[in-house]
Amino acid sequence: MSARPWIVGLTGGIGSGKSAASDRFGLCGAAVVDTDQIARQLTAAGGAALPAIREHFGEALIGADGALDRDAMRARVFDDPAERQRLEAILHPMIRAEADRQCAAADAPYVVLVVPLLIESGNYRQRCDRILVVDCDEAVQVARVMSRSGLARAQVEAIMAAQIPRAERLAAADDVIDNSGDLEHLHRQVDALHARYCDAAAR
Ligand SMILES: CC(C)(COP(=O)(O)OP(=O)(O)OC[C@H]1O[C@@H](n2cnc3c(N)ncnc32)[C@H](O)[C@@H]1O)[C@@H](O)C(=O)NCCC(=O)NCCS
Ligand SMILES: Nc1ncnc2c1ncn2[C@@H]1O[C@H](COP(=O)(O)OP(=O)(O)OP(=O)(O)O)[C@@H](O)[C@H]1O
Repeated sequence: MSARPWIVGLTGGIGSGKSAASDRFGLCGAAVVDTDQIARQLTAAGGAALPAIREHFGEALIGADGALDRDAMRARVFDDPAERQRLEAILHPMIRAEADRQCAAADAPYVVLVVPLLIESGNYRQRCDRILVVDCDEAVQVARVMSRSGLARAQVEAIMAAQIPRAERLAAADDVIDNSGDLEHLHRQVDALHARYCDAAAR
């Protein structure tokens, strides 16, 4: 265990394949810290972020099961930047604290820190030894998200509009995974990067 692990920041637009890539890094033996998963834990029934969300957004955003109503919140924040900032102001400091805790507790050659807004927020960049972008055509992103979640095209496009443009994300990358092919193509790229990252982390 190390208090200052070697960290790869993994990012990409919605549906680009961050989870598919980080699952493979996990299988290879990296520790995976996923800020989307942390956000879900914070907003599950009994989650630490719910009191502040209830206070700022009202009871209507909490479902009958006591968890955040994700459909209602998605509709609210991706149509309204000010509302999105209010939600982020509640969640991002809590996500960051838990991500730091998990990184420090990691027991692996290195950590893959999955952050959808890695480039946008600037909060995590200085913690990362390397920035890895998972990339594919925007049309492929939209199609994959629609078929995974049943969201309408306009909803996916509204989320993409809240994210940095593809070219700017790619310009910030040290490494890029091209996820426009099949999963085997993705896995081969992850396996090659894993070998490089193990070497770099051991130096
Ligand atoms: C609005 C919420 C409830 C919608 O939930 P939903 O289940 O539809 O999405 P999920 O959490 O699985 O996120 C899926 C993807 O949406 C995109 N996304 C999520 N939050 C944001 C955001 N604030 N800005 C831009 N894109 C975002 C990312 O690509 C993410 O990978 C949820 O996304 C949320 O709580 N967002 C705020 C927290 C946040 O900023 N998370 C990003 C990780 S730091
Ligand atoms: N190379 C691929 N070939 C086919 N399907 C893929 C490929 N990569 C990912 N997918 C599928 O596309 C969808 C989006 O992938 P994934 O969930 O990994 O993306 P993500 O970037 O984590 O998404 P989000 O931004 O919503 O968290 C999933 O249903 C996944 O199974």
